[in-house]
Amino acid sequence: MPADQVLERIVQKTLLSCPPDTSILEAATLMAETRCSSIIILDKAKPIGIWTERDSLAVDFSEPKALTRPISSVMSTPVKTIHGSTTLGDAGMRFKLEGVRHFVVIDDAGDALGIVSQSDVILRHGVEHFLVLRNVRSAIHQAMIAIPAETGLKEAVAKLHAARTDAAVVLGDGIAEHGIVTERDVLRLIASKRKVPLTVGEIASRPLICVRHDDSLLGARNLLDEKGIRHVGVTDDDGDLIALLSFSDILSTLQYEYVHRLDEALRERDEALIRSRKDLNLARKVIEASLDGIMILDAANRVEFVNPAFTHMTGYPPEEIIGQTPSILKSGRHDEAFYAHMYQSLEKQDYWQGEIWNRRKNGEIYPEWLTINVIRDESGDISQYAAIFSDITERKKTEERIKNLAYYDVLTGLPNRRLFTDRLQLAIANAHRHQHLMAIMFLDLDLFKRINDSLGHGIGDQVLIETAARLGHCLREGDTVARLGGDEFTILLPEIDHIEDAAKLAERLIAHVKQPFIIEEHELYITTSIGIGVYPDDGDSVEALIKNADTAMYRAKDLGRNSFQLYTPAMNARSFERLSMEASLRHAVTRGEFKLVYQVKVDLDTGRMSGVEALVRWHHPEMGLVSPVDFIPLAEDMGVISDIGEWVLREACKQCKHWHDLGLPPVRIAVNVSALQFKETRVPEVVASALRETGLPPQYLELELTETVLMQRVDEVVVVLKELRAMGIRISIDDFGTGYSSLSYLKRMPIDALKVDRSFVNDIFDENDKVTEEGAEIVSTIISLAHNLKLKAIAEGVETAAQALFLHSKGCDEVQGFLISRPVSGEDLISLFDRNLLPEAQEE
Ligand SMILES: Nc1nc2c(ncn2[C@@H]2O[C@H](COP(=O)(O)O[C@H]3[C@@H](O)[C@H](n4cnc5c(=O)[nH]c(N)nc54)O[C@@H]3COP(=O)(O)O)[C@@H](O)[C@H]2O)c(=O)[nH]1
Repeated sequence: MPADQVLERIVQKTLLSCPPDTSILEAATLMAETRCSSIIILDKAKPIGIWTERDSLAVDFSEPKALTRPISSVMSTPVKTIHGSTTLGDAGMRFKLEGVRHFVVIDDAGDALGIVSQSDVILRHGVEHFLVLRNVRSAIHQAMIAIPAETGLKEAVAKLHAARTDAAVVLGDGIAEHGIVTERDVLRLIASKRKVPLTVGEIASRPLICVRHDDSLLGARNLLDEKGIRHVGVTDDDGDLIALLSFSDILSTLQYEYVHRLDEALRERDEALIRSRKDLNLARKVIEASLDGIMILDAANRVEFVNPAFTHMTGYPPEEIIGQTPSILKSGRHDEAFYAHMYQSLEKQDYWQGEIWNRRKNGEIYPEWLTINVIRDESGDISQYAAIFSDITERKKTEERIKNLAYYDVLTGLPNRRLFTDRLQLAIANAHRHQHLMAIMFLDLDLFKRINDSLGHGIGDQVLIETAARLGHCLREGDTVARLGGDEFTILLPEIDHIEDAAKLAERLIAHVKQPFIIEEHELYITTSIGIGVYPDDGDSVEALIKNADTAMYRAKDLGRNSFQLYTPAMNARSFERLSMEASLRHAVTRGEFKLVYQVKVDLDTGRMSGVEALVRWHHPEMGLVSPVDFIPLAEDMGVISDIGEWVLREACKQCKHWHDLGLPPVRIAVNVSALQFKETRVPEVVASALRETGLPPQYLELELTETVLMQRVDEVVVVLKELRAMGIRISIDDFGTGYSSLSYLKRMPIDALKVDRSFVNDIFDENDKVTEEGAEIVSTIISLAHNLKLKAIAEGVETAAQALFLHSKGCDEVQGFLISRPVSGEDLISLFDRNLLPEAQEE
């Protein structure tokens, strides 16, 4: 029978009871008639005492009035009670802990339901397997009381009482003559009201039923059951009576085992209790220390418990939230459907997890990651909800930052390529659906590299930031400006009515970018080239539109920069041209497709040739003559500029040496060196080898460098230039004024001349041949600057006599330009030696 069975199921419902004023005789009679070993004394249905067969031994038979005394005077009190819902397991423990053999079983009202004895409980614990393993001898713990049959009854009962035993052997002449007297016999005697016999032999039961000492206890118990008796004699191997075995002895043996097991169970229970207390303690500490907010709700959705983290996050202390519903935390950000879905999930899966916006006590709305678990009782009904949440404000911010990094350009804050293409994709779909035009623009800052190289990336970055802002100011809401990288920007116009709208915007953008940039102490003039692609004519996919706008932008650059171009299919042919040009350029040196032309420089004081500049030309077998403006940047991009530069240097030295060898007046030859070439190679070594190979004395070689060369790795450049100067090579700075070199750098550089860029020379006069204030000022300043630095000033791109005159008046030392001569072959140049080349002089 399981230990969780309750007492109500096994209780002896026929509770033998009597009121307190019942006489001992009446009580004994009741017990004898009903074969009950005890009687409960009830007062108004409440048990107040108990009287048992054992108590009957204390009755003084010699006292005539003994049996008429009220039972309440001899009963044992108080009566131990136990509730009917107590399990057999728990009842067993109570017997052990309280040291009694009977409990009155009561109901909720305290009324007696019946009585339960320890043996009732023990015997229901499945004892057969135990009894079969024990023999009768093992259950005997008490010496046998043997009383001769002729012993007086009063004396015999006193013996039983004194020995605290419930039975004794009444000795006969032989074993077959032995009998037994028990406390039940005494009770019956009291109940029979007959005259008290003189000797014990008169009430003894005979014969004494016996078992052998080595029989099993199970056999003995079955015999007791079968005969309806409570005692048997025990004989030894010789058949001699050696002891009395009572049902109580068997019970005691069982009890010993049972109690032993009970002790174990109690110990285990105590250990489990300690463990669970520890676990509880630990759980409490974990909950208290948890950084996650914890809120327990009852089945009616009222807050029962919150931990400190909850208070920390929401601002509500326990006393303000307990008893409330969690709706106090609602942010108002979620609609009814959201909560309906949450409750549905809790109902179906006992669980909900997700992101939710809640409101703190101070009104602030914040995001949480919330997990709710439903807790159900044994019958499956919802008893509580456990909500655990963490504040994910920081996580959201990080996600936002990551999103920004993924979709926005860090420097300018503009959308990046990814976001731009996403938006373009959408815009194309939209334009397709609604059948309207849309356009994209590809913008590239002109000569931006120069700013980076000469003024550094810090200034370059600020230019980009300012450019981004200017572009943004020109756009309408809904348009997107993005930075693809470097100095490349794109603009998306998701809906336009006419292509001209895009063209007008391009003009506005160009005008805005053209405004001077004031960055730190620098006043910078920057222009932009723009290519425009329109959907659907110029492409119906992201790739096609970007590619074609890019092509149009390159066309704008080719055509002089600072302008825009609408894409035309012919431009793609040009891109193709560029690709095939790249392929040819790789082989141009080895195939001998380059040649040099020479342009003279003239001394303004004497009118005579002061030097010659070598200029490279590429004779492409199919394309014809290709300008260096087209292929030098390409060669730089392709990484072949150093090869071309070396060839030019050798060829120029060879030509110059040739003129010398012809006996012409010795002339100095100037060779252009690209900034990239200067970076990639050890120029002094290349120069030394060219001079060595050709035999040209170093003083007849001049290198023309751009300002960009001066601005990169200044200290290294100074060393290299000094090396070249030490070799006797002359150094001049080409296109001076277009870069951003500073005076302090110039002073450190070992250079000989500044070449005024032809754009400044061109700006000296306006279209009406009037001197422009600004143009004249710039040229005069550069000439003065050169002279202040003890350098020669050379003006390039001189096309008119007026320009030459002006330059002479400002002290310019030399001029170069179509006025004197276009670049010519080495052979044709011979005619220009040793004569005055200035036009006025010619006229004279
Ligand atoms: N790294 C190298 N760069 C080179 C080399 N050869 C030339 N170049 C550079 O290419 C640019 C274009 O040169 P080019 O087409 O040869 O033009 C030169 C002249 O023809 C032109 N010029 C000369 N006088 C006038 C004039 O009166 N008007 C006018 N519109 N143009 C004129 O100027 C160019 C020479 O310029 P510069 O070198 O700045 O003195 C050019 O930047 C060349 O430097 C090479 O071998 N390597």
